Amino acid sequence: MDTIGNFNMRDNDSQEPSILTSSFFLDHVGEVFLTLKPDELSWKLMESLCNDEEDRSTCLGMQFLSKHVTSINISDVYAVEFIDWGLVHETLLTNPGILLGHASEMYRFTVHGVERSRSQPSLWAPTVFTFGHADKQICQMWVNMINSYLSLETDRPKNLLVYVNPGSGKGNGCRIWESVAPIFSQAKVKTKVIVTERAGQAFDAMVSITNRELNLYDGIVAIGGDGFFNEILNGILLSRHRAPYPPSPPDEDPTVETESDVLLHDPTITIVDPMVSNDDESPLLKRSTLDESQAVNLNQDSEMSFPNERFRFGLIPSGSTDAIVICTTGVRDPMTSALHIILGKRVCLDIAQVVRWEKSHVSKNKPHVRYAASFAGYGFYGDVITESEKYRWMGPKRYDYAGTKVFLRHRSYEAKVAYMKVESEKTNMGANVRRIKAFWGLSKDSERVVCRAKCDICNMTSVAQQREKPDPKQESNWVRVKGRFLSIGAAVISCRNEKAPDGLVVDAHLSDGFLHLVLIKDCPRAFYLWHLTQLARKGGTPLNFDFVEHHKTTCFTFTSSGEESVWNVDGEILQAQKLSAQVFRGLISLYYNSLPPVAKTYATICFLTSLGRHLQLYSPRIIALSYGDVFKHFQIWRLITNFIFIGSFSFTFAFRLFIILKYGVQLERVPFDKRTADYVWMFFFGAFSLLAIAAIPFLWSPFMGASLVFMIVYVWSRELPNIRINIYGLVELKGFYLPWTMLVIDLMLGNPLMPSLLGIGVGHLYYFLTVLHPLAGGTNFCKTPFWVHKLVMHWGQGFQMNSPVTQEASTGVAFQGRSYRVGGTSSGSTRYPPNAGAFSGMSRRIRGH
Ligand SMILES: Nc1ncnc2c1ncn2[C@@H]1O[C@H](COP(=O)(O)OP(=O)(O)OP(=O)(O)O)[C@@H](O)[C@H]1O
Repeated sequence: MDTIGNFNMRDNDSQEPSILTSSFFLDHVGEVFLTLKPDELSWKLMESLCNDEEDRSTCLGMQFLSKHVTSINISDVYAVEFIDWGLVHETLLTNPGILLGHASEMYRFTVHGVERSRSQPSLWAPTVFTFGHADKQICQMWVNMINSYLSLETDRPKNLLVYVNPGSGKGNGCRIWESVAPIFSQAKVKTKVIVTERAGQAFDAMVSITNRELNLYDGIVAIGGDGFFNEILNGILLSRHRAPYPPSPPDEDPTVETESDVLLHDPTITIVDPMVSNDDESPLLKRSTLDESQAVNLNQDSEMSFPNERFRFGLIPSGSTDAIVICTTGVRDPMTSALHIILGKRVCLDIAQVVRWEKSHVSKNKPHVRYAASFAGYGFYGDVITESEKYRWMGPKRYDYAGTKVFLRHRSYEAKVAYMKVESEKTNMGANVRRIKAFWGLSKDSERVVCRAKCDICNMTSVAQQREKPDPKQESNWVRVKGRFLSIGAAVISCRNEKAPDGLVVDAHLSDGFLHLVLIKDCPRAFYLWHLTQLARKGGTPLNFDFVEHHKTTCFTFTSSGEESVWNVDGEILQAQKLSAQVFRGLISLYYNSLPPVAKTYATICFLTSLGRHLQLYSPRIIALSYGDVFKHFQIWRLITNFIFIGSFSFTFAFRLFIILKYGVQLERVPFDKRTADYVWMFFFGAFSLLAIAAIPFLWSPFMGASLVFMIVYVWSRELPNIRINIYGLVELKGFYLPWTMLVIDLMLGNPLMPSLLGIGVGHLYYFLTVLHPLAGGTNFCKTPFWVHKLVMHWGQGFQMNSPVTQEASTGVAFQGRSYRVGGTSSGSTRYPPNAGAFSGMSRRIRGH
């Protein structure tokens, strides 16, 4: 075999940058020309399969790999391994007329990746390619190279805690885990697996596990149904999520007579935005809200709070309904979910906090908190779950049987519901949102757009919602409904499942920040049946009835009067005569393969530019910033290329690349989450400003990439000032001081300070114009232009919607430094953290007295 094994920066055919090319034998295919780029592994068959020059993928009626380029993205590869000497088979029909191919022995390596089904792209399966070569070292070099690119996929889990419910669904939790476990080992993901022996075991374990122990894992995976996931979710959140109780109408505030008021009135309590803080300084969720057994973890080491950027949840379906999995991956398939977890980045999920208020000897209303990731329903939904528990032995069929029984009973319940009025997306959206929506072709019938990761509707809704935060203190913001209801449901997600293919509420999106309240008033049985049949039909209109009310809201309260049903919270029973609920937008992250594209692309381009320089493929002089050449010789590219060279291969280069991969990625994930256009604009703004500065002769520098990188550090330090960082294992400090610490290190190492100072200056200008000035009541002069949105849309990566800084935006803590005081004197500057609904509820109670 002719080994090329050379390094090229250009592939002759594609004219795109490539890194490594060589010829190999691909098992069951034949001799291929393999090319490795940082983001892709591709190969081309060396010989024609049927002596046919055209692009054909079939021959004699049999399906073959096309002789044209076939490829797999590195982001879809989860393992590569050297497998030593062995057989590599040629394909049948390599030579026409020879029906049986033969096998040759050689050294081999395998690439394990993900293959998407052509007919159903959300269905994923593992795939493996075996490449053979006579030279062992060449195989090993390829393995090392692919591994080094895989190591750039920094967010893949390395260590997971796995809980298996052996009894979920048809009782095959263990078998399902056994079927997916090998791919975790192949991907070198360590797993600690616990098979539960009783209901509630996972909940107890989550409550009692210390944060230190939990922090050893990148996430927790449940093998089970929605109910089991709910158990784990509650175990984690009940002891770690700090938030006040849901707001309620002024005359029905159940919290006013609770012990918690003592705490909430204490003006010395400092609240820290849980989004950005690792500190446990905000014990808003009182110990009293937990059982004694649940509270054990509260005062332990407390670096874990929610929302949490790092820690993720995974769910591999083996339950009876599996609505959460269907709504997130799009398919109820354990292997697909496992592959999402292994390759995984994240998708944010809204979580509802449901509080039951019960009378106790200590106070009139004692709260009991539960969290729900998919649904909370009363009446029909509660009765079905109660009834179905009696027939658990039937497996998933129990829901059909119990559903029929409950339907025939046709019970309705007297209740009062009050929900916070939130203007509908359609009527309330601003001109900009409307324009973008029209631009996307979503102006008509947007409700029927099925939610998936990077969902535009979620973002648009959230923008609309951010602009309209009704004050829960004002009576006029509450709508009250009283009467007899067959059911009351609050959907956090659409709850699609096999029985309701479009879900209970088709336009409930994964992270839209809404509870979708569905009130079904008492009606004749035949009408209710009609509603249920619409639910069961794809494209049905179950909400299109006079007796059905659908309201998007952020919180609601419920009081039953008379005969009572129970609440069904993610498939678990909760008895409540009085209940209030609110939603927390994007409170948890689920493993989902969506990459933060901007920082990764910038890091890759910088790496390739320096590699090209290292291989002496070009001279740095032709990419440097020189206004003379730009204007006299129209060498426009210099305006861009000077930003992509961040140094020759050296410690300084590695450090700058590390900054982009760590702080750039984190910035994109947290404050710029779902704001890809804003993030791209930040880079453009920095580049334009630095180009303007470079026009001043003594501030000119041939390469301004270092300043752009420092700008990332500065903006990161303002957006995430509370994150603790460790400098070379010597000093631990808060993120706010990072740029200044780096400046001191530069000074000590004798590096020039000018690039860093320019980066700080431009970073501050950006932060001032986009955050500080608008927050002080000024106009945002630096809004992301529409052409950047268009650019991001054409790029097809990331989230294409802007969410401008508002009083409630997630950058609040950054504005104030690090924290703010409830009831403190500096009310003028008090801003609310992202889950502002919750915190506004909090301040309402404080001022209410
Ligand atoms: N070892 C066990 N034995 C019995 N019950 C268990 C065990 N482990 C967990 N459970 C309980 O089983 C209940 C249901 O589990 P799960 O949600 O996995 O299945 P399901 O109800 O069939 O599916 P779905 O919730 O999707 O309808 C949960 O409430 C959980 O607490």
